[in-house]
Parts: sequence; structure tokens; C-alpha cells
Amino acid sequence: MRLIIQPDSERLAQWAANYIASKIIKANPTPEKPFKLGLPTGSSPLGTYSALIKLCQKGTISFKNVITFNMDEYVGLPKDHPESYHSFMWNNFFNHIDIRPENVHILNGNAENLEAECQAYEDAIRDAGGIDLFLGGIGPDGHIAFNEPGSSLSSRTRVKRLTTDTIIANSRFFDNDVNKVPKSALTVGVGTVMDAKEVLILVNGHHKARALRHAVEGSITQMWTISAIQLHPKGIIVCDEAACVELKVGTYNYFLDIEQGNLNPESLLP
Ligand SMILES: N[C@@H]1[C@@H](O)[C@H](O)[C@@H](COP(=O)(O)O)O[C@@H]1O
Repeated sequence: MRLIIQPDSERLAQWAANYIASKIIKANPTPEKPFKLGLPTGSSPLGTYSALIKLCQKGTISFKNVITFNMDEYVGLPKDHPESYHSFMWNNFFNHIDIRPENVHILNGNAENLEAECQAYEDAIRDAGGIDLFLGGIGPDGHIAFNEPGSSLSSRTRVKRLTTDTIIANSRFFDNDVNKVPKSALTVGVGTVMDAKEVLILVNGHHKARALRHAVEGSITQMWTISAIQLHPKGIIVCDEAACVELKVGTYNYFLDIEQGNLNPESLLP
């Protein structure tokens, strides 16, 4: 695993955006051979999305031949609700880049048959040839997508009931009223994310420090589902200083040290 430590959340976001851009450019995608990108919602990716929008508007990258698959969606929230993940993605990212709407995939939390919807999503990912790069964030309890503590590390896309912790954490988007937060969601599984060729996880802020410690220094366990990244051959976590406060000094120094010789992805951009 690589752990990229950045001074603050702005530089974390720029690093991640440059990394994603460099991968898209390197893949040189075409309509026949698109780049497949997995995407999260939440506050963690907002800076990365802004930086990617700027790179697209400058002409450094194009999303014309990029296919996206989002991680998750609430069950039962209307698609056009301001807090649906559909709204989030279009407002914060897709409306500002040159992506083709037919290349965007987001789970439908209002499907009549939710299980069939989840299976169709897995099939669509497989038919697209798998995901090249899955970008993600984590919850303070170390969950990835909506794979709450106790989720199988080989789980696939399915309906998941949200924990009280997540409902409380997400109530900030619903007038701080836990009763307004949907109680379940559709989510890709830990296994779905880990099947991607590369996984890039954004971790910023002091409130994620415990989760980062479990992800990097802890055992692989279903109670911290992000820890599954330890088994991924190309897993990267990019974090800010604030998220590092629970790491051992030795761990922190080691990851800074081994990254010294590595190229900053910015240098790979035209
Ligand atoms: N399903 C999402 C996750 O994908 C996200 O990583 C997490 C953290 O959100 P934030 O980035 O706002 O801290 O929130 C939700 O639970």
C-alpha cells in the first residue's frame, strides 16, 4: 500500500486530481476502450472534483471517453432530492465536465426490485471490463462506500442498512434531523471496490485519524472495512497531516521516507 501524506486537504485534493488525470491521459481512452472510473460522494472528494473540473476546463483532460460508476445511493430518496447522490454528483462534478450522460452510472435507490438493480450494476461493471481506478472516501468508522462495520470483505453490490453512527453523521445534510435520513442504501461491496485495478482513498481531517490508523496499522477486519485495502496490490491512501495524528511516528516517517523518490503526479501532466 502507498500512503501519500499531504500537508492539508487542498494539497491532498490536488494530488488526487493530478493522479487521476495522469491515469486517464496515460490510458488514452477511446469510445471502444474507455477509462472506467469509480466515484464516491461526501465532503472528502469535493476538492478533488473541483481540481478535476479545472483540469478539464483547461483542456488538460477530457472525460468524453470515461465511464463512471458511483459507489452508492440512498434507498427511497427521490432522484432529484437535493441530498440524493444523483444530485450531488451532477451538481458537484458531472455538470461541469465534458462527460457523456450515458456514460454515468449511479445506482437507482427507487428501483422496484432493489436486488435486481444491484445485480444489474455488478453486470454493468463486468460488461464494461471492470473498473480501472476506484476513488473513495471513508466514514469515521472506517466504512468504504456504505459498507458499514461488519460488512463482509468480499461483499458485492447490495442493499445495506445504515448504522446509527452513519445516520447521525449524515443528518448534517438533512437539517440535523436523524428522522429525515434514509435508513438504508444501495452500495457496491467491499469486493466490488477491491476488484478495481487501482483503489485511491481520500482521508482528511482529525475526525478520520482513528479510521486511518486502523486502515494502515490495524488488522484486516470486517469491523473497519477500509482495512481490506491492505490486500489490494495497488492501493493508495492519500491523507492530510490532520488525519495522521493517531499513526505511530515510525509509520508516519516510513511512508514519508519511501515516497521521497516518487514522482509527483503533477509532473506527468502536459
Ligand atoms: N457513503 C458515503 C461514503 O462513501 C463516504 O466516504 C462517507 C464519508 O463522508 P465524508 O467524505 O463527508 O466524510 O460518507 C458516506 O457514508
